[in-house]
Amino acid sequence: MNRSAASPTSRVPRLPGRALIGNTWEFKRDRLALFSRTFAECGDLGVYTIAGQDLYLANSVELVHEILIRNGGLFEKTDRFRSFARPLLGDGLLTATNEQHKPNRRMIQPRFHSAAVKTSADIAARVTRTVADRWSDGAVVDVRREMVAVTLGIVGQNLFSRDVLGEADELGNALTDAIHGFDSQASALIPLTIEWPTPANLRYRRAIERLERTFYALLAERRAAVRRPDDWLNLLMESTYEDGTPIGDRQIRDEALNMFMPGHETTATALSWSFHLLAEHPEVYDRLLAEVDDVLGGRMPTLEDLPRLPYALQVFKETMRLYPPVYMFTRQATVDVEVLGHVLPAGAAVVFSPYTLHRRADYFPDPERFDPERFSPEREAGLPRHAYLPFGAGHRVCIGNHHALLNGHIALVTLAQRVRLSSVPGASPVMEPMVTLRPRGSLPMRVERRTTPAPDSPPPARESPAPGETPATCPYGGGS
Ligand code: HEM
Repeated sequence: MNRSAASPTSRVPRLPGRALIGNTWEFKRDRLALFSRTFAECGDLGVYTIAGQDLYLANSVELVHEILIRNGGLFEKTDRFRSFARPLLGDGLLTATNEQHKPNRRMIQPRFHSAAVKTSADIAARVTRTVADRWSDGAVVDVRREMVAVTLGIVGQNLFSRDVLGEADELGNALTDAIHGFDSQASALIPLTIEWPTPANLRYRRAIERLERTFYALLAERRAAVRRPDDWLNLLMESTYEDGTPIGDRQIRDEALNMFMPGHETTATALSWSFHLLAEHPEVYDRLLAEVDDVLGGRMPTLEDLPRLPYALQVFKETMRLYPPVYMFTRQATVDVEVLGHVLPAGAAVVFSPYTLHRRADYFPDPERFDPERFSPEREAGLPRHAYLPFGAGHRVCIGNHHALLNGHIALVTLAQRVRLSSVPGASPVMEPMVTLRPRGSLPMRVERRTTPAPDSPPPARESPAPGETPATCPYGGGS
């Protein structure tokens, strides 16, 4: 326990619930409303109960600091999260215990952050253009599905240098099946672990087996290749621990899937909501289009253009404030921990909800209003530290945060340059908080093609920087 025996502690306020089931039904019906009610009725730290388990909702910048940063080592990912995620994600960064996590993050992070950012920007622009060029003027497209195609295409190229969307791509097909299994496990209120022989579990197990066969075959192919592509898989294959031990095949598999899984669904969700919000706020949309036309004309965006497209990034960030793709994440106390005058008992599950935190009026005045000006450089600098939490915080902060901003920024401007999307009457999207905060079902939007941009030269072949040449740096900062 990290407190002195004499320190005063007070009881954590409890949200009223129903006899026996507590707040289970409310969570199932509308978990976002449950979080908001917990904050409204209990304050910064409140307890609700799901299926007999107490969950502590921590909803202040002070609690983010205390739990995720100052006492981060005393909290692990929850048993529940690890039990449904480990069959697919193994002991990769997302699922690892703190002890496993430390050497692995140290090994991967420095190489990952300096990974060819320029090439990533070119990939993002090229993949987005390919998807948008399939849309004809006047057509209605499912923006949610199309954004998944964009981000799957981007992560497939960054990680494996492959078109995982190609119908014949065995790896892409195996990944897609495994993702479905993962989604249904993650969304179950009371999950049955993968050992239970339910039809869904059997399908999930078969999908994982197929994925592993395909993945290890790809790894063997890579090892045998004379010249390997300079992608994230290669970066993982060349990783070594601080004592010089090379990374093992199983760890490569785990870390690659840990980049693939969160690497596309989240960004696709943020992009989908961005276009919904833009369509609902024509004045913001007009300003974005003016910026894009002014800076790019008909040219494809490059990494160097991004600092001159600040408003687009503000739109993307403000979208993730209102619709944070990871709307909740959890931790479990390993010992009794005192935080700000309360004791979180060993085993307690703590919930952080960026959705609820981002709606605190004292951090973001008039919080329901979509206002990209909140992220102008001056106003962003004035935000309380950790009030904006789309990527988490502390030693388990998202390792892909800069890539996510880069991909989102590039995809947004590439699409804005080519099309204007408008809402379809009667098709108002509803939030569906599953693994991510996605729009329920489809997100139909009408396409109006804009100018025909000048033909672009083909993107450069993937290559490492020449000896002595510094790789282009990420415009969103140097480290997490
Ligand atoms: C808009 C896009 C994204 C959002 C909102 C997002 C959000 C998050 C959040 C909130 C966490 C922390 C979870 C926790 O503390 O329990 C996380 C972790 C992680 N994310 Fe992302 N993510 C995004 C994109 C990406 C991308 C593109 C990658 C690809 C590399 C990625 C890879 C990871 C990994 C590996 C972790 C675990 C990090 C660790 O524990 O060391 N994410 N992400």
